[in-house]
Amino acid sequence: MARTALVAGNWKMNFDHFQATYFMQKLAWLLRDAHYDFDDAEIAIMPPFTSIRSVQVLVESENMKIKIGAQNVSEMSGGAFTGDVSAEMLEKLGCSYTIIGHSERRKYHPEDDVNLVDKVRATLAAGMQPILCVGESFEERRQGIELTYATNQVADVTRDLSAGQARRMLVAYEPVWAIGRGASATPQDAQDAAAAIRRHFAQAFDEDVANDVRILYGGSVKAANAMDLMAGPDVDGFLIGGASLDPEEFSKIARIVALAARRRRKQ
Ligand SMILES: O=C[C@H](O)COP(=O)(O)O
Repeated sequence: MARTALVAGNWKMNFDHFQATYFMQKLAWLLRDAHYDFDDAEIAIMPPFTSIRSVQVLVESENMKIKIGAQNVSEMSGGAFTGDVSAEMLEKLGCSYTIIGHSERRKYHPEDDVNLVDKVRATLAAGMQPILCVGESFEERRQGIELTYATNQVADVTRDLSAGQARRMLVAYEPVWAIGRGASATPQDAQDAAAAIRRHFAQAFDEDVANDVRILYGGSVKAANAMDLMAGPDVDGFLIGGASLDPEEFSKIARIVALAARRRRKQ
């Protein structure tokens, strides 16, 4: 069965809950006006923790099929962990996804593979799906080791999962040098990395798992490059930062991904 494309907006540390509500109202209007079909491509919004409830209320009141994700999750299940938010709390708020190991968190917070493995497990145990972010910096790309680097990052976090757990993973290939820069990776770069990651799942688990895992591209995605980046058959959608803060641009990207996914299904 074909994988469902996903257009995920990672707001990072932007928008208070008033702005989040305004954004969601506008997005709902734009999608309705465009007769957006959520069966073509799923849409997910990853707000800061403080806006998740506001987004959820809007999604429910507007009766939209938009999914919600969190930008991080605690590896702990609860208790005396000041500042942490558990997977169970996020699931109760209506979250379907958690972003795990985003390069900005790896850079600014002490997150190592052990934390990431536990975050993946906590997410899966709560019935949500983890979106594991991987991707090389400019240095690894210069050395020509970008594919090994990304697949090793995947292996480090997923090696002890069961096949049943692994098939519920999503991976976002986000080359660090392409994030927030205006210039994305080329469609071929995105496809090569997505194919290498899928091959890794086939070797580490089996073909069925590899066929189920959704692999997103992230790094300066916008409406102008979305169709080209969706050309690779292993690219199942996007994790979008900057362009997800503009409802018009974001809904345009979603419509492009939906169209690309429709075409892909007909092939
Ligand atoms: O999570 C999203 C990525 O960091 C991409 O951000 P960007 O679209 O602003 O380059």
